Amino acid sequence: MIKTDRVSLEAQLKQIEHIEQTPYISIVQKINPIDPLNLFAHFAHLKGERFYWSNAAGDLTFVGLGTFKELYTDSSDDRFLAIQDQLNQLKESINVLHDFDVEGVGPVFFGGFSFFDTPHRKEWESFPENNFVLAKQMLTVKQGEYFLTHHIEVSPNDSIEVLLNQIEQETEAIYEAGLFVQETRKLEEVQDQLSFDQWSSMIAHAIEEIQTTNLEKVVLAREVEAVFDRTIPTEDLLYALTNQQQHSYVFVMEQGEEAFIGASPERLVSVTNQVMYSACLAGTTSRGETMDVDDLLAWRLLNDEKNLEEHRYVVNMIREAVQPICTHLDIPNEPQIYPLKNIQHLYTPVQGQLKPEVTLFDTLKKLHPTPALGGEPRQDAMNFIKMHEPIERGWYAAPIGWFDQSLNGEFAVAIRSGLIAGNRIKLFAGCGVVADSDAKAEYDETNLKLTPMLDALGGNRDDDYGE
Ligand SMILES: C=C(O[C@H]1C=CC=C(C(=O)O)[C@@H]1O)C(=O)O
Ligand SMILES: [Mg+2]
Repeated sequence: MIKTDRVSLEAQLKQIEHIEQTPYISIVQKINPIDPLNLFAHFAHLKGERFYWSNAAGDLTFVGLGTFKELYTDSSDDRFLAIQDQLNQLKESINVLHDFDVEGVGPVFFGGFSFFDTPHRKEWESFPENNFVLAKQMLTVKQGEYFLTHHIEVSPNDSIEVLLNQIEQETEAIYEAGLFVQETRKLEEVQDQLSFDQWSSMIAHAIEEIQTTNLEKVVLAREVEAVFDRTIPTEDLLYALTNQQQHSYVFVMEQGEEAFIGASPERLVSVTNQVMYSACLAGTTSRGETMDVDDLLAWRLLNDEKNLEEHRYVVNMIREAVQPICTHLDIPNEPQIYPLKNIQHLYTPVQGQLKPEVTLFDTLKKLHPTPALGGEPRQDAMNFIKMHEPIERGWYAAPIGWFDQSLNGEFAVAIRSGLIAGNRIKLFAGCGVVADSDAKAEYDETNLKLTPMLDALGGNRDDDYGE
């Protein structure tokens, strides 16, 4: 089996003979299938410099290994456009040698933003307000085809033979990935950072503001920390999430000793050649144990005024945000059900044709945070969260995803997520509070939203903790 496509690589590398001042090259080969999870696990020695992304449709997966370049900006004025500017600068020095017409190969940047644009507390130290990585090597699995991108710094004296050998060695290392075996862990405790009484008074306060001020909806979150008897390997949790959570964006970003990981059902935005997709996801119930019960729960959700109201704020805001930047917009009038393993949501898909001058980053700026994560009006909700929610959101509920040099890409909202540090993981779950909210029902809803991560950790308990 030929593992390195020397002919294609050589043809790509020949181009650099004609290019001057080209410090970086992006070179791609089509490769034989390899399991992305095994690959991620195999490169455990690169912990802190790995990422993983798999889209909800299940037709695009990335595994990033090693950091070649990073985009970061401390401008809080306009961090979305600041990242776009940084990309435009860096792009000048990258020579893209391949000519595969495939989405997600070559220079792809993966990373995310924090929920607030202001610096955050210690536990999120490794995850700045925005951070994107261009990997040294990246596996792309696109609709069943496998590609390996290499990013290399070249100097004028490098011969094609030397570069070819380097790529060949890197490729061989990739194929050494064996079958990965999951470890077992014992859950020692789950610490709720808010008591039910504290939660209830926060919700009561929000309802009072909704009744007496401009605030109409605010999404409030809880944090619980699960402590295990040993270190939680990122790959273990990634493996479980991938197998347990269908129709979700599965993501991992490792930074230093920490990993931010989750399986989110919620797309914020995707842009491919100016075709834009977004999604309104808000309004929640559980799944039924039988089909009849499940259908009944779905029917009730579709007819429940409180959940419909929660949902409506999101649809209205997204419509208003994207209408001015689209030449065509399609948003159905009625929500449908988005079923997940333990939970079902109200869902309204959004599709639009972006005006020619509008970029993915313009859409991020307009959309983050939607009232599914922040509230309505946006600024009042953000102020309320900042003042009254006693957790540090960090990257929770913020955009996470990828983009390429042409500014195509996709971002999910980083919910159903957690921050791993050693043998501890902080988990986050929020819920949309409106005038009709009930503290106990919202609390139960957040427990439901914690279930996927706790199940994947092997740490869900039968008893209802925290009550
Ligand atoms: C904020 C979260 O969920 C949002 C997404 C879907 C449904 C939601 C809800 O019904 O409250 C939330 O707006 C979370 O999972 O942490
Ligand atoms: Mg809700």
